[in-house]
Amino acid sequence: MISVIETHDLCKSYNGRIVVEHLNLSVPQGCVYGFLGPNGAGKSTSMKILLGLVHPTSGSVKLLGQTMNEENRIALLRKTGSLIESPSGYLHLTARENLKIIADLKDIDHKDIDRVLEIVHLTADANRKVGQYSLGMKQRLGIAMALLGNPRLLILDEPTNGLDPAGIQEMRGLIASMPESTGATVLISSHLLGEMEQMVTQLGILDHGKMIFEGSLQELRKHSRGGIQIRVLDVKKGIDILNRQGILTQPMTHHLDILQLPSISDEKLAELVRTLSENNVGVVGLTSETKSLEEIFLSLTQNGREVA
Ligand SMILES: Nc1ncnc2c1ncn2[C@@H]1O[C@H](COP(=O)(O)OP(=O)(O)OP(=O)(O)O)[C@@H](O)[C@H]1O
Repeated sequence: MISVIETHDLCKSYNGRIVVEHLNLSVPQGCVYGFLGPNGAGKSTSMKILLGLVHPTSGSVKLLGQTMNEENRIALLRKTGSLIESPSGYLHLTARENLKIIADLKDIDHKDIDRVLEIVHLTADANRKVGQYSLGMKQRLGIAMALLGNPRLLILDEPTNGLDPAGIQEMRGLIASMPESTGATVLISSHLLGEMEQMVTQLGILDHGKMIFEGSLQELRKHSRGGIQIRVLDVKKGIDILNRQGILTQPMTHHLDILQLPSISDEKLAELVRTLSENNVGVVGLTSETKSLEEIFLSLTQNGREVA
């Protein structure tokens, strides 16, 4: 797996207060990586460090395979597009005029403007003044600016901030298709897991400056298993056998034939069901509670524990 962004033990303190703590971020090439965390977790600060806008207190950043230093910083950032904080753009100019300014600043051929307008669905409105744009259109213009020059990496800080549900939906589709439509790897931050779920494949969850989970959405879902309920024909024998396996269980209050088990792995569950069947307990039903991703996220960030 090639990483497009790697940080090593990145730390940042402001006036002695740690806001990013030993951050080891690894963003695989070709993915949409969701950088999640509650307000104030340190997402923007980390992204600004990646873009050379803020100096880390310690640690290093590797972008596109190269450790960033004063010599290669500008060259690396030329291959990176970003949208940090609210969308920029001169309100009295059209989207096309704004894009021309950015293209000139970045020394990019004006031919690229039509391509990026097309990607963000602003071709029809390209000659309207940005002051007349909705927030969603301004956000899309911000992304078009970031896309100029076909960067290999896009860093987007809360691009869905302030958008209405339709705007969020549109932004999701746009970002999810980015690796395929532009070849870019995307790092996108948000404080809402629900918003990210449909557009990211990899996730990093930051809390109080620390990474508490990094992995795929599937890996995060592994933490979604809640308790398990097994309906059996012989309850007493079932309890005995489970206790002998080290599993404490008891019948549910209103369903005396259903045993309530704590959360266990799929492998352990399969083994228990086999043992119960071999001992003629008669397993006739099995249900497992699942926590929503939002619940997992909340329980992780409230406990602040590391699960990766
Ligand atoms: N220039 C600064 N000087 C002092 N403290 C700062 C500075 N920039 C950020 N901080 C503090 O660092 C912490 C992390 O802020 P940051 O903006 O990185 O969090 P965030 O995860 O992006 O939050 P949000 O989702 O609210 O944008 C906050 O407590 C913030 O007040």
